[in-house]
Amino acid sequence: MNPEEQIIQLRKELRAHNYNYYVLDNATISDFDFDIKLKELQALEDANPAFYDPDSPTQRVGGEVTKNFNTVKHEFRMYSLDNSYSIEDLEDWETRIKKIIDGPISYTCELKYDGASMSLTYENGSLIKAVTRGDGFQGDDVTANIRTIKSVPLKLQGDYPDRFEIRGEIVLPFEGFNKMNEERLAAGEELYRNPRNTASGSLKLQDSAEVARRPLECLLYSLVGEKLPISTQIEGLKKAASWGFKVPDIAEKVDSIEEVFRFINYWDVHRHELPYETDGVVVKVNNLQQQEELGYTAKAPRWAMAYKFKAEQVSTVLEEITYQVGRTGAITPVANLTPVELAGTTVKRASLHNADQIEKLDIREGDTVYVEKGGEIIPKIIGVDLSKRLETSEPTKYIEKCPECQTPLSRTEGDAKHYCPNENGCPPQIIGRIQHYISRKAMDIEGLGGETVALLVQAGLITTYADLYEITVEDVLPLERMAQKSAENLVAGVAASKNIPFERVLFALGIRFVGETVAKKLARHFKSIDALMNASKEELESVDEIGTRIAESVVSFFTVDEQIDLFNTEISKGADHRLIIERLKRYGVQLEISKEELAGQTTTLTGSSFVVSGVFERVSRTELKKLIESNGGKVSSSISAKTGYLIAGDKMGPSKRAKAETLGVPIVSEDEFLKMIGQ
Ligand SMILES: NC(=O)c1ccc[n+]([C@@H]2O[C@H](COP(=O)([O-])OP(=O)(O)OC[C@H]3O[C@@H](n4cnc5c(N)ncnc54)[C@H](O)[C@@H]3O)[C@@H](O)[C@H]2O)c1
Ligand SMILES: [Zn+2]
Repeated sequence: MNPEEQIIQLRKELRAHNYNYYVLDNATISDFDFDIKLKELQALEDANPAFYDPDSPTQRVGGEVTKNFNTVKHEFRMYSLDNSYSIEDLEDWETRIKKIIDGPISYTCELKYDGASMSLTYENGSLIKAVTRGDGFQGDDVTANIRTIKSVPLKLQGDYPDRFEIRGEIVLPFEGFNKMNEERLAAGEELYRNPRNTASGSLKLQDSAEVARRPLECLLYSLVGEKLPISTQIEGLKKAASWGFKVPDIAEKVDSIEEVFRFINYWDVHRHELPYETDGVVVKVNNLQQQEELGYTAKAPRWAMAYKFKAEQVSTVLEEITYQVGRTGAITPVANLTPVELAGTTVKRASLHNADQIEKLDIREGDTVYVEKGGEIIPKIIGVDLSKRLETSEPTKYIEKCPECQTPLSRTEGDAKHYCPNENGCPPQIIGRIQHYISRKAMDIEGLGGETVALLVQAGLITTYADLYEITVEDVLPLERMAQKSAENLVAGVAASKNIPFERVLFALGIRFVGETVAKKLARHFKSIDALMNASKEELESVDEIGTRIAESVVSFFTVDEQIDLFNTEISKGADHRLIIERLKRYGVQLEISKEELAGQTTTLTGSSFVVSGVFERVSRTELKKLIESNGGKVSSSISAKTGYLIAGDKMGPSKRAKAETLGVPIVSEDEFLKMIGQ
């Protein structure tokens, strides 16, 4: 290929990657490889200036504007950052800027938060606009979505300028990300890949109520505007914090590039202790005057440089692809790898997600593959080392039959996954459903574990969770490793589950898309299983925050015939869930909200939000939170200007108190709170 062809080819390739990454939120190569290709293109373009093109990926910020939101032009352009991967790159950068700037240079070192860039505009202390970076010149107006993020102040405090923009990153902390995935796992849905994708995808949701449910955060890092009352970057960060923005206090001002290296080395190790994902360090010239002198290249400031931490990545052999059947019948292909050390753990398996993913990367058994562990919990395969592909290699043929019960698999349009439709005859589905039923967050049955459930099913003692209530000590004694005492515990544990409140029973039933939170909502609204079973799709949809997908799933769960149609097959007759419910009722399982709970439900606290902190005497923290919710209040985890009250217990952190005081949030004691709700 001649240079021109090479340039054209690389541009095409990089455009496709940009599209996958920014628009589809589904990258197919690692950031590292992407950056190498980009640098390669840059070098070719530099050497062949005749082929300059203002639309080249080297000249443009990669994001795009979508059609789903209003397009807004940025008053001040939103740039990207230049990347560096080594100390030498940073030294080169210093040399370059020292040629332009006379006199000493100080830097700020900040972490590079891995999320979605955002520009917020404030006028007279109020948030008026939130726009994504888009292509840097214009972005999507996502104000309604951003307003739901608790760490975005809607009203500022202190000596803020009349009008300014502030830029930051919308991130999804690991804790929230993992929780979302637990719920998806419980609801039998495909897991989110990593916090960055999920954060950026969340901003593009049409329903801001759904965005509100996601535990997003906004971390701010720079002020933009005319005549701002600051002269350095670090001052800007401090000011922004004082106006009420969430600015991580990790940023440091340093006076030499050596100190920058110290900062980098420290955080390369300690970043794993942070609550959110970071992918590097951003070094900025601290003095704004000097920044102005340095100016910008086609897509990034000259006064800043990102140092990217090495993504932890290794190559190993994919020995075999196996297929797992989940409790909803969803098939997950799994890569079984030659064990390899990665980011401090031994990796033996990686998820391959679905058939499309295997096809896209052309992953085959026997291939040498690259495995990466980023923010996600499950390591992923990011590519194949084609130079090591065996001559005997053949493309992967995705299975057509369930590996557990040989039923032909089905796949509904628009769903990436294959399913085994044999709901009532496929062992892992039967076992999985019962394991979900007894799990800690569902019926929390003590004395009964997942393995025992499998044994009980295999022994033919149970086929549905309702059968649990009929097993006796004598039934289970013959099982492997089952002593008298454990048999008694098992039966007692099952009996005790009859006291588990309705909302958790509803979650335990395993209705697709009905996770913990949704179950709670439905239980509160319908108050009994009978009301829920008889609700129409429209009635369900009218419930706050219940969408079509959930409504349809609930209706079909309780409709016997439709289940047959759902998978277009004769094999599944669909368990008669109504029959199972009748049995559960007979055994005494809670299928409506208890009288006490109904009685305790008031609207006294409707419209107020509470933060609970410290240790309490009369009631536990969990009980306190329950009391708040059953009286119509909301519980939130961090204090903002919107917080109604801070309930302070013993040993509350001084920073929480200080924050409440500066924001003017009333602080109440446990007793005072209990008085509020008349106890
Ligand atoms: N794998 C792929 O297919 C693919 C495709 C396109 C892009 N990418 C990756 O994305 C990168 C380009 O993405 P980008 O343009 O969003 O740039 P970037 O992620 O490399 O860095 C720029 C962004 O960093 C963010 N940022 C975080 N913390 C910051 C701080 N403290 N100060 C200033 N900014 C901060 C800002 O949002 C800024 O826009 C590439 O280098 C590549 O690694 C990968
Ligand atoms: Zn099956």
